[in-house]
Amino acid sequence: MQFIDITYKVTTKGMTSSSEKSILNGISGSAYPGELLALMGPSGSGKTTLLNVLGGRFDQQNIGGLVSYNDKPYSKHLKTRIGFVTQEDVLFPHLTVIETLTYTARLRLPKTLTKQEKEQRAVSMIQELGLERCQGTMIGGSFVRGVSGGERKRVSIGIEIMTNPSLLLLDEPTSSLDSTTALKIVQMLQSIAKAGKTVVTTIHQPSSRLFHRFDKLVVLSRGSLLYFGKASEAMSYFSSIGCSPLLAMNPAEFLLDLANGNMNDISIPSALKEKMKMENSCSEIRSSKPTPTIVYEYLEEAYKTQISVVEKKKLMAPVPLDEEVKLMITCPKREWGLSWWEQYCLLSLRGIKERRHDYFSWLRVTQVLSTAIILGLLWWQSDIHHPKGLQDQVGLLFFIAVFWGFFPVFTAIFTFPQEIAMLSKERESNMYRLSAYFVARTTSDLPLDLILPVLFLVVVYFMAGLRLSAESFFLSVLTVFLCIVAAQGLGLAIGASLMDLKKATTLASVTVMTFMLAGGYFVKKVPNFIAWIRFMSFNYHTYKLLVKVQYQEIMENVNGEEIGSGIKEVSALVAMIIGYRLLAYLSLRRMKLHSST
Ligand SMILES: Nc1ncnc2c1ncn2[C@@H]1O[C@H](COP(=O)(O)OP(=O)(O)OP(=O)(O)O)[C@@H](O)[C@H]1O
Repeated sequence: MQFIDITYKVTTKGMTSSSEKSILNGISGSAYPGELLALMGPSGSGKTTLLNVLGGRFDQQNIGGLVSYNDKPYSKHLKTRIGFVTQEDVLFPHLTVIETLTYTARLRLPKTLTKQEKEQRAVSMIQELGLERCQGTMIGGSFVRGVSGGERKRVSIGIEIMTNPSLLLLDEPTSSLDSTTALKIVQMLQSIAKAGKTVVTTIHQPSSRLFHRFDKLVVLSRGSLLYFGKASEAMSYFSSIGCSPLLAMNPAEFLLDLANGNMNDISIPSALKEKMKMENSCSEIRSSKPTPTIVYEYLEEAYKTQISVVEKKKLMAPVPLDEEVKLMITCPKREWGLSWWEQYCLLSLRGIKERRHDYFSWLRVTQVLSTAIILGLLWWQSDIHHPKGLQDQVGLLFFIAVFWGFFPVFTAIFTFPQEIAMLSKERESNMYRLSAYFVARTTSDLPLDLILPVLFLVVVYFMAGLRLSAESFFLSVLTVFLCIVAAQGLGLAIGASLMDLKKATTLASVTVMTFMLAGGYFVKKVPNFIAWIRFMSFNYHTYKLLVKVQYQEIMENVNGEEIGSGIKEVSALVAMIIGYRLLAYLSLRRMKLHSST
């Protein structure tokens, strides 16, 4: 991989105007198979930005210069040959280490391998990563205790190297790890590079033991290049331009001091002294040290005149690649590791395993049961032959339509925004079809969604003395089930199209309230110009169906009224079930990848 004169600009929007901000200013360098390149620099110097540019993860229109992989520009097909480990580990907290790697192996490895061979690869990956002792432990997260930070990072690396990528990019893999664990991670990266891969990692503050393991180095400061070359030659380069440590120092610390413009314990070159003199003569405050700005300017200039021209010439020259390397970097056409159905089954199973703890939540069961009992007691054996009995019962039916239209919307809203980081990462590496994920994610919770309303209706139906016939009971359950699935659809669509929980819950509460008001109970005579809103309300259709199921016979026999079979309402609910889900799916398709990574 070579990168020449890379620039990256973003447009920042202020209160009144927008301005362009330059994040990278002409960065050049290279990393070849067998090499471990470290991107170093103080916080905010542009390391992560450069890494993302190199991984093809930013919009090409904001990037200037050229990044080439085996002399070719970035293309979508390259995705499968590049592994990207983000700074935050994006893993399912409730899956164990072995489960995480096995699912990845089964989804990512090619179809030509059998299930056993893929599982075997996951087991050997555990050995390679030295994770034998914690393979049965959950990954863990903010609310669950799990494996250690170093082990989690190794799992993230394992996921990326599973498919044997030619280029591995890592963002701060050692941040927040102790020095021994950090060393282990870097040793691992070194051995991956030695096996013929190209490895690029950003690193914040390496110890000297880590520093000596890097083959090449990019030192950045405020988006500009201060050094690119062999790590072992960095110190001699800086002393050749007059900057040497005045006492024994970790080379990484020395480089970071320079990149921060801090010249304490570092010799000041004569050119800088001249600049200082000029600055001191113009200012009233006399300083014995150069200001960071003149240090940056000096170092940028020195790099441009001393190395940049020679390095760029080298980069422009074609790279001789041996046959083995060429073979490794040819990009195979995208091919799924499993068929659609297998992906669906595996993703459903993984989803159920990940959510096994929430799946049968006693809190949810208690909430539904207690509401059912309270309703049952309030409407205890209601009698429709009593003057107010019928009105009371209709009120109960309306409440049921509202209750089962309310909760599913708010639980479904979380589905996609919560998994966006994972979805983005896995889709980026072509792990599965979006449709398989979507169907798996939206159907794996259905069994529970059916159990709860049945439980609810058993209690309410018989306590409140609703119409005693098996047919009416099952039709009521079916109606509530249709209502739940339609309401979930709305929640999924809102969540997927906004991908922001605050906005989504606000929109959902307004929508749900409107649907409830238009549900046919509070207001009967709605003006024509707004009457259409009723037909969009699942509460309205559910309520009408529940009323029909209870009183159809009475109304037809006693009043001679023709009230229809309910086909219209069922069709409206089915149309919502399909329509909202389609909207959610299309919103996910349109979603920009790595928006949250
Ligand atoms: N989309 C953006 N809009 C505005 N500024 C941005 C954007 N992306 C990055 N920056 C700015 O660019 C600079 C470089 O950011 P970057 O994340 O690459 O730094 P870094 O060297 O990786 O820092 P750290 O070590 O703290 O992660 C920072 O000042 C950051 O605020």
